[in-house]
Amino acid sequence: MSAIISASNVTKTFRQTKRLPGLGGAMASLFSRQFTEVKAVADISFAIAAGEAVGYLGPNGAGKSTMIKMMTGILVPSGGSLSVLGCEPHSHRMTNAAEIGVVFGQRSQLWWDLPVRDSFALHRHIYDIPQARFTDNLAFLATMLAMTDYLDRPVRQLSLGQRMRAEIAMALLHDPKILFLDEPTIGLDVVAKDAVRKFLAQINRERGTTIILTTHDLQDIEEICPRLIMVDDGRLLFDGELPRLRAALGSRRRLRLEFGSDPGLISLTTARLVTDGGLAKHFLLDSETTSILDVLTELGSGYDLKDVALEEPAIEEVIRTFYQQKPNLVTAP
Ligand SMILES: Nc1ncnc2c1ncn2[C@@H]1O[C@H](COP(=O)(O)OP(=O)(O)OP(=O)(O)O)[C@@H](O)[C@H]1O
Repeated sequence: MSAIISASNVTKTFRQTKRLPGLGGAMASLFSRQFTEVKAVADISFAIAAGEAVGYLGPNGAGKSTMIKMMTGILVPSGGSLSVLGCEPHSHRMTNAAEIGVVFGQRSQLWWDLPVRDSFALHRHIYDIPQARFTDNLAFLATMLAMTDYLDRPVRQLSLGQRMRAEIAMALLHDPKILFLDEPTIGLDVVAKDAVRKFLAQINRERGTTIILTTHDLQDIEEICPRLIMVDDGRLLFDGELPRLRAALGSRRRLRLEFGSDPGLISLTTARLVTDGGLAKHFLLDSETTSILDVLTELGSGYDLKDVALEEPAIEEVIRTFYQQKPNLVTAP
């Protein structure tokens, strides 16, 4: 695999001012400041190939934004080596910027008082995009992201969903090879989220744009990113595909039993009842030790059983279990 992004033992340490409690502490820190060091990113290594779509996941404060900022050249690593499109991103900020697109869900890159179209025109000048390519890309993006109705409206008048689509379009106008997105669906309603996800999956698939995405919405990951990089406290905990994560953790499966008439409470030793919906009951079973047949044998034939289904745990449950257990699943890149 020839890597478009490679990180080797990357670290980032921040110095934070230590605040002593109370008013006295605040006064004291005016005269003598004390600092603590926070390792936002600790010894992270991975390699990403052109055309991949990777979800970068972790709880609040895990170091996701810091890593994105280093890959986009905004921050300099404190240690290790980082290469994006063959260059160290911070020292080659200008060349890096021409090849990447960046969307920060919480920070706009559009000009607030200008119509969307004018922000795009400024972007064309800054990135020196040839007119014909700009016109083609704008037509494509405006159609795909359903933006034609509001291209001439000032950004401040747009809804969050409209603005986010405009942010994504602007980040793609210069045909970047890599698109970095930091929480692109934050605050969007379900319809807007769906439109953004479908579009990102499409440009990854059809244009081969490499996507690196941080999000707290796990459906973003399920629909866009086959590969997950999971971090906590700055450290790498998992790098691989969702099925591997499911396989490593997912011995617990949900079994759904549906009855023609409510059998009342059912208590089994082979599976644990987790939700009782009367006619439909959900059980958890350990599929490493227990088969459906074991459960049905224990249940016996005295029930009006209509349907049996084994369900994969939802991605939310897999990720929650992962962060509770934090098993060592790291594979070297
Ligand atoms: N400029 C900074 N100066 C000092 N500390 C910082 C700075 N930026 C981030 N940190 C600290 O580094 C750690 C990682 O922060 P980061 O923003 O990368 O986390 P995150 O995973 O993106 O979190 P979230 O999901 O909440 O956005 C946190 O402890 C944060 O307080």
